[in-house]
Amino acid sequence: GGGGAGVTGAPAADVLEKADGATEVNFWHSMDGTNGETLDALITEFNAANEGEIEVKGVYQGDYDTTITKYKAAVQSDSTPTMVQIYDIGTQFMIDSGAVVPTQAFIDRDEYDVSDLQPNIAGYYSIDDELWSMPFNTSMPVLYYNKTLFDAAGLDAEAPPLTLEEVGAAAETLSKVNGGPAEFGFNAAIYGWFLEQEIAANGGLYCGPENGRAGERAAEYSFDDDDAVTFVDWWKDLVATGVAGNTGRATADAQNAFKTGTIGMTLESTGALRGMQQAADEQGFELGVGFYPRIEDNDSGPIIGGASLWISDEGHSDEEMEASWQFMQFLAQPDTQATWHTGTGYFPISRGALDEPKDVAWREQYPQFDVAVQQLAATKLTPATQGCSAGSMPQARKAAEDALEGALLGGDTQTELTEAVTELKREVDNYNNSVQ
Ligand SMILES: O=P(O)(O)OC[C@H](O)CO
Repeated sequence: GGGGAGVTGAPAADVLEKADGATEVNFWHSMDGTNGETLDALITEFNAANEGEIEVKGVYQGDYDTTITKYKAAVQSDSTPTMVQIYDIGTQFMIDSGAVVPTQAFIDRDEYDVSDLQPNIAGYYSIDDELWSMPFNTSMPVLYYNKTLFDAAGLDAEAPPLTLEEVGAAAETLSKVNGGPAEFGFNAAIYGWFLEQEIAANGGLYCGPENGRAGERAAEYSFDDDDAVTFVDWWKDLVATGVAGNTGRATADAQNAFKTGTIGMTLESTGALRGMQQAADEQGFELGVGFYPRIEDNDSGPIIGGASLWISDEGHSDEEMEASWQFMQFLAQPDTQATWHTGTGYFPISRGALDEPKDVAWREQYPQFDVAVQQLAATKLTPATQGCSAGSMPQARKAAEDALEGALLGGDTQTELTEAVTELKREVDNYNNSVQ
């Protein structure tokens, strides 16, 4: 498997050839809803342009957690798909899996020009100056707010709140329990990503040493610091006073609640923007997007999120890997990224995409599609804003979610978070021992 190997030498016996001679690329992904439709259209466009040569078969596998779980099983049973979309926090696991070929191998061989790739985004997926996977759907979390409700509550709809305190105050004014126009002033999914992001946005580390970014593997988690407690307590108070709703863990449920037009504010990925925009247009409310709120104004910022594309080499022919690389290049092109950005809300990974006429016109009509781009530009690249790189991050996110949920349902915040961190220590040690 991978490990910096060249791109040739895979067994030719496994070539998946269709009757017409086209090489088939089995591509697992986690895009559904509006984003799934946009991806399907791109796959169709690519297949039409490569008829008889390459046929990409996109297969939705469930959410990111489900896809990485299925991929782990596929590695065990030697049945990986040629290409797979894996979320940000699966990066270290994928490198360690030994089942993938680094994108850098193709880049070096073809002298592929990477200057169009947004450097912060490429930086997230580069380890020791090697780009392991091709960024595709890149995001940051933002604050979504209902401008129509802001107006009805007498709040300034053009000045979204920036700090937790300001979000809390606006939520109180908006909420029905205080005589406001919204069912709930605030509601967000119990999603560990939001805690990871809040810690980074205040300049803190999620794991140590140095978020696993200084050449040493992460050895412990630290998401029980003061900022984490402040954030969870803030959220907990809003729920306890009936100002915030609690739709549980599923991000789809929190999105759907906001889409009905009855929630003042929510936290979500910019990758949910197109779907949010469509819902707002249908429901007849005006959608606002602001920066992800932080405890105090500072020059840190959220972490790049989303997912990237990986090519498996175990059990795949050169033709299949080559076809995957072709498809990756198509997805990274400025015009494709403009379609992707405007069709979803994810950042374009291509710098040139923002100059494509289609993208320029779209942002003029919907300036909300520019907010995450500005937020990324305003974020200083530090170990904090690079986020925690650790093979056990998927488990850590789940543990953080358990703690967050426990606290929102009445548990003591510090106790919940510290217990999660303590229990994860074993998980971290096991992982690190297994890859030594
Ligand atoms: O919802 P996405 O695609 O922006 O991804 C959010 C997180 O980064 C996934 O780990």
